[in-house]
Amino acid sequence: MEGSLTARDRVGIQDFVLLDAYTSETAFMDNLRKRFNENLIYTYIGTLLVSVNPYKELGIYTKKQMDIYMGVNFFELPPHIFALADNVYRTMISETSNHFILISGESGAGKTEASKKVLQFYAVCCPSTRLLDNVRDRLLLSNPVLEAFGNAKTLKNDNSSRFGKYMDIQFDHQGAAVGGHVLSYLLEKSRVVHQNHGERNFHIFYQLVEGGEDELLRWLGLERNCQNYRFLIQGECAKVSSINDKSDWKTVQKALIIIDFEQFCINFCNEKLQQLFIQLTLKSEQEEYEMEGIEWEPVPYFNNKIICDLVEEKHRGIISILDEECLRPGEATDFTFLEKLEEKMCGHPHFVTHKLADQKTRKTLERGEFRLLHYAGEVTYSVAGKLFNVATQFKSSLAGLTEILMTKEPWYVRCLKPNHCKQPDRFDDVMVRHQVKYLGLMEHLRVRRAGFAYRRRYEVFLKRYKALCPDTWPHWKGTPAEGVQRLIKHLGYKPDEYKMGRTKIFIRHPRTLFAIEDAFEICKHELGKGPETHTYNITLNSFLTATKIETCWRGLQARKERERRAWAVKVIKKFIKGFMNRNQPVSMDNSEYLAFVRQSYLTRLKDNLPKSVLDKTTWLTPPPIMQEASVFLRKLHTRLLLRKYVRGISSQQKVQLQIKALTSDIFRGRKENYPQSICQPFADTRININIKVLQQICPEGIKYSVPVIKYDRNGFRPRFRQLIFTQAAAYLVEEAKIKQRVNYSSLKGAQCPINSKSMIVVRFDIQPGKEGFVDFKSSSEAMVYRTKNGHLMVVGPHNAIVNSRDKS
Ligand SMILES: Nc1ncnc2c1ncn2[C@@H]1O[C@H](COP(=O)(O)OP(=O)(O)OP(=O)(O)O)[C@@H](O)[C@H]1O
Repeated sequence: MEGSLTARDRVGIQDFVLLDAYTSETAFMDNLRKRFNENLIYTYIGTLLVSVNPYKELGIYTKKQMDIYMGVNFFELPPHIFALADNVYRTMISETSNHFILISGESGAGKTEASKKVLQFYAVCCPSTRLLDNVRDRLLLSNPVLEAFGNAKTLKNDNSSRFGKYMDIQFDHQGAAVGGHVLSYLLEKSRVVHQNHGERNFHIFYQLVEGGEDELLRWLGLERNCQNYRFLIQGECAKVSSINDKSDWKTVQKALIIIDFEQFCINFCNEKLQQLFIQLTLKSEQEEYEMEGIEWEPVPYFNNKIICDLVEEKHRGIISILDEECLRPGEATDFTFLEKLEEKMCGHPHFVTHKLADQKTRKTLERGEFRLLHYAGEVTYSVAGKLFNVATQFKSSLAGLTEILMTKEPWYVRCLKPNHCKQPDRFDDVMVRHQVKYLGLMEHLRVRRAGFAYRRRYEVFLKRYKALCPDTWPHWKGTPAEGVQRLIKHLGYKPDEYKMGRTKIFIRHPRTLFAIEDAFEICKHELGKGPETHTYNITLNSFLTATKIETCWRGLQARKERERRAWAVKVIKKFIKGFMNRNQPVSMDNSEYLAFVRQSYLTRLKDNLPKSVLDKTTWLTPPPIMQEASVFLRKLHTRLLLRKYVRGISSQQKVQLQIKALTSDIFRGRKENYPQSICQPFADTRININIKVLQQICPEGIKYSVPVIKYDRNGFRPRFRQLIFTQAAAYLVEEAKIKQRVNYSSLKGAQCPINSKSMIVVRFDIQPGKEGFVDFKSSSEAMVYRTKNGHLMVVGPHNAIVNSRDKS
């Protein structure tokens, strides 16, 4: 609203509600014209949007414009169809309620364009899905088909819509479009059998005859000549220079692949919609008053229910009488119908016929006519040919539509056609004034203004005008409501000029508001002028400067926020698209998403790597695109762990490992309980081999310190028996290997007699007084076992034993 206030002196006013002479059609027209001449085609009446067809591109529907209007308060920016679309959408999301946008206006006024702009806005600004694109394409592509079947050449318009369109988009609770449909209603079916002079039947018939393939025509039993069909030539204009039926047939066919108002009825529809419009507008006004605790004052407005009843009331309305007349036995003619109407409607203030009219009116009416006084003006109808034969059907389809609309929150776009010639920069006063009238714009304005023209939250009102009262300025310590009360008392508002609600102040007349606006402007100008200003003025000046800076700062923040949101929407859209295409080959659609997946996997992997080479289970499951990389990384990491491990082991551990490896060669798969021994380290405290013996065998000492195997002095403990045996055997096999480098002469005098060419027997003390023997034998395969005579047989590598024996 502040936007409207500051702009009112520039190009008219942006909201008719603030028009002081709100009952004056001339003032209304002046404002509309003034703005139209400056290419400002949109003006509000509260939340209703009035749009005047510019018949030229204005560059106001770009993506940039969409971004500007996205998420911004309705009244903060100049009026626009995007502002309305955005507000509807945001209200729907926040209140989880159903809404409808009623776009009305005469043929060529810009309804289709407006609906396309709304769809485009949603397509760009709502969370996008493939489904939404599908919904939008279907809704947009349905146009050629709808036009072929529902549009016809009339005297007014070569491409006039002879039906109403109801487009529905369904959103899920997060605001994403999930479906939609198009309903047509009030199709002018009578046109199929009758066309006035200069008019045609529906386009589709001519398209089919002119453009249909030979085979199709043959199959349908048709000839390629419209002149052969009476229903196509009644208006004597089957060929129209501005229409290319042949190529239109192609367009319709293509669109079909993709997608798999009688004047009486039109006026009746307008009448019903007007009724709905007034009811809903009044309802929302009343609700706001109730919410604010303000007493509801009856709003004087013209209720067109009387006209709706006149047409549709059961048993008594025009449509019922028509039905009865058609069904009754005996001869029913156009004139018997008129007589019935005269009999039943006699005295009705909105119905008149030649017979019922006063002398003056009678002159303007033929005998076969009746006149209805619609809310938008008088219309005369002819009963000839009973043009009302589909009225009942119209009535029920309208009732269905009204029912749908009554369950939703209304928003209105009223489209105006500025001239008949479809020319830019031409504003035909008479024509626009007529539309303003029959679209009920003055009526709507009256309803909006019947109560209070302006309402504002206390905080906002006080913040703007507090400088006008010394008590509230520069800071008001009390509640905003008290501050506003003090302020308006200081300004001298009369009690009937305003009402204090729970959260808002309601101001009855715009002039009251404009007075305070003007005072504010003067105050700024006068008091902030020169260095000689007194303290109050200086402080005011700094206050105004601060306000200006704050406004700029807020604007900047709002712009940043908008940009941030737009960016977020883009990123989220891309992310969702990427997610949906994550298993596809890399493409524009998923490359960023896949990069994100890669990065996120690597980051998580970094923090969850296995810490030990023995840990074979810890490894994050990779996403499909990282499978190969994961295998490679795992190998690399295992190698690193191994290297670290190897570098870290002591020489003792190394010996253990070597022996373990050797043990494995010997026992793996041969001894049942070998696996259990693997993780048990060889302990040199368990076995106590008499080192002396071994030293005798191995004078080099240190080399032979390998078998530092000691039997426990207490003998083998049963549970370690196997282990110890394994361990001892492994050492001894190692010993057998070492022997290849031993000069066997050094064994002379040792207690290790050699009793066979192929075997060496070593005797050693298990413990004092108890001896043991190990037999060494050569073979290609290493093994250790206990022989029948209780010796430990160590079968060593071939060379070791042979060499030893040879050397001996
Ligand atoms: N906002 C706009 N900006 C520029 N041109 C417009 C705009 N709105 C309408 N027009 C022009 O006016 C023409 C008629 O508009 P449109 O088809 O939307 O009218 P309509 O009200 O849907 O008519 P009908 O009831 O016959 O379907 C458009 O083809 C376009 O050239």
